Amino acid sequence: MADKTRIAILGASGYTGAELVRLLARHPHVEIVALTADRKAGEQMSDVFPHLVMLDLPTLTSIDQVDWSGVDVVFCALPHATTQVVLAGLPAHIKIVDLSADFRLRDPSAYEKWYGHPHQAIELQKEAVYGLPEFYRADIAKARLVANTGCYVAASIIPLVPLLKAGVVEPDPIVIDAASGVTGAGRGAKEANLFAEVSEGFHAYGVGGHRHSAEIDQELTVAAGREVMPSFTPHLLPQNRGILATCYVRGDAEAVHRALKEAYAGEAFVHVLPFGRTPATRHVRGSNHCLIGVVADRQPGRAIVISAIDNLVRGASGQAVQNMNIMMGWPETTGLEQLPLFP
Ligand SMILES: NC(=O)C1=CN([C@@H]2O[C@H](COP(=O)(O)OP(=O)(O)OC[C@H]3O[C@@H](n4cnc5c(N)ncnc54)[C@H](OP(=O)(O)O)[C@@H]3O)[C@@H](O)[C@H]2O)C=CC1
Ligand SMILES: CC(=O)N[C@@H](CCC(=O)OP(=O)(O)O)C(=O)O
Repeated sequence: MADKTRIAILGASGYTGAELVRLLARHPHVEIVALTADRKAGEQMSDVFPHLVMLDLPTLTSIDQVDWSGVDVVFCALPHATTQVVLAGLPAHIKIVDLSADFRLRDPSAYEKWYGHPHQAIELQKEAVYGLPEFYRADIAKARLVANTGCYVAASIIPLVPLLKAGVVEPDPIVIDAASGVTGAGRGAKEANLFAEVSEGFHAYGVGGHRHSAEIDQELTVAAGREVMPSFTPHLLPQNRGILATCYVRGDAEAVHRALKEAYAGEAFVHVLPFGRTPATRHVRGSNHCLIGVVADRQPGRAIVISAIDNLVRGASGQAVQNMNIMMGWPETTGLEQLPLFP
């Protein structure tokens, strides 16, 4: 291997790709050797993303122009479905952190049900490790392919998994109301994401059947040791970044708070606020941190647990760098030291 670990970012002209570049450009152990795009192949990164003009970066190319012999780690920030076909064709020496949903569901029939077509890389799926660092560190350290947790899913399961594991909340009912900034939908032009469709308003979408439900069910079921199927409703926020997940659970609120404090004691990126305090997306913007608040509901035996993350960092690219650090045996916080940007 070269002195520095050589990185290729597939889908570098997208939002999570650009965020990977922003983070990795200051990572001491890596150098970016390849950046790919589809429509924007052939363009300079500084033309596509002027906020990165101060960096000396490779030109965007198509994926088939990458020289894989000079690459050690791939970050894949491509749309789902395309991802599985591309990753199945990579040489075996390359470690992969995938940001898409393609390798997150362990059961291929669940993938087919939620994504509407059979999985194209089932053999590769079998070796994928689910990429929520605080829960699966030991497995991630040995993995060749890590399937980064989805953004809504990270915001939901970081607070809920320790509670189900500790048995301090009932597995049913659990209600998750989550709201995401518009960058969660990617940079590609879509009518639903036009300024006039998003600004000065707030709406739920994917009600009763968003595809992240499958991933949330999968991880909460593992944690509880029995089937868990919460109500999950995503909403679109008229802002760029951030996810706030408000989770309603049955359990003693102080016991919930204690269990979360205990679970995340010593974690660099998950912070449980003093009892009764609540987080906001503006308190995590641009950082890999997750803030969690616990409040007692008016009726005894019910608690409200709220988490805040930046969808592009903790929900995608920052978490991906955290996963790479674990895979490479580097301190988990390397390259992720930036504090939230406030206000
Ligand atoms: N945005 C978010 O908050 C999160 C996103 N994710 C996941 O991460 C992945 C990337 O998301 P995001 O950055 O938002 O997406 P974007 O739409 O912003 O970017 C997609 C990238 O993939 C490239 N691309 C699109 N189609 C193809 C193709 N057929 N062949 C090769 N390259 C292609 C695009 O190139 P070009 O622009 O040149 O056409 C672009 O670089 C997705 O799977 C997404 O679901 C996960 C968690 C959070
Ligand atoms: C605001 C918005 O549209 N968010 C996206 C989810 C974010 C995402 O990219 O999720 P995957 O990684 O699983 O693809 C959505 O609801 O589909």
